[in-house]
Amino acid sequence: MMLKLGVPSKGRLMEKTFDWFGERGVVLRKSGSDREYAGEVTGVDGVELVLLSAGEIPRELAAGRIHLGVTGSDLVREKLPVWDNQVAELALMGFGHADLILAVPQCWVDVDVLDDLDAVAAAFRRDHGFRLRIATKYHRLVREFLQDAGVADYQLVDSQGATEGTVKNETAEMVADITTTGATLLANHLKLLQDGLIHKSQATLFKSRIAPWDDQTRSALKTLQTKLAL
Ligand SMILES: Nc1ncnc2c1ncn2[C@@H]1O[C@H](COP(=O)(O)OP(=O)(O)OP(=O)(O)O)[C@@H](O)[C@H]1O
Ligand SMILES: O=P(O)(O)OC[C@H]1O[C@H](OP(=O)(O)OP(=O)(O)O)[C@H](O)[C@@H]1O
Repeated sequence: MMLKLGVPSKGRLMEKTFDWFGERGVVLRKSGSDREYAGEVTGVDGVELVLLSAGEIPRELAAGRIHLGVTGSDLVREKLPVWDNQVAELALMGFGHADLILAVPQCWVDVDVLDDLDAVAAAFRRDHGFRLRIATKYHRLVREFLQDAGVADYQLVDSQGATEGTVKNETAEMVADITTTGATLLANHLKLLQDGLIHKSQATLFKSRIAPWDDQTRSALKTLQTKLAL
């Protein structure tokens, strides 16, 4: 059996993943036309390239349909309930950095840390008759973080994109989203909670603990690990 390596199929994550492997002597490339999601690997035998959406790679690893996969550590933690039972981290790849954070409107001058938020959330519920709304696509990570922080009076509203806009649009009071430069938060008059860093994400090479590892795939992994100096 071939070792299946899942890699993001487009954008910066794909390009930087190709660069990262290329610098280590493993050449990944898209075959066929630009729009065709087929790929090839040279520089190591027994490895097949599978081009997938970054968001689907955690599920494919957990289902054992790919042996290795590159995606953001945030997506693996969000999408897999007990992620470290299902996958193992082989390498932090040093790109795709993004911080998953909690942010509130800049005009909330009394709210700078989670303790302040707890007080405001309780008051909000009393005053409005519903719980303060946090827009996010990272439901699991936000719930776990706020539970550990002892904040309970809130509700999550799902936002799959343009999350920072939900406050202006009055569909949420605050957001939990990823930020890199902070420009989007600033442009939408939001500020970070000082202790509101939920996860520091970066592109990571994961190994599936579920995939069917046979002699051939184990041997391909060994060769790959030597080449990649893991
Ligand atoms: N500035 C950024 N904006 C969005 N994602 C970023 C950024 N920087 C790093 N990332 C990371 O990229 C990954 C998301 O990539 P991408 O949006 O391609 O995934 P996807 O959900 O599969 O997208 P799509 O559904 O459009 O294919 C996450 O791990 C995220 O942390
Ligand atoms: O801190 P910054 O450098 O401003 O980057 C952060 C923004 O980038 C991402 O959005 P993206 O443009 O990928 O679109 P999305 O909101 O549809 O996910 C993310 O969701 C933030 O909105």
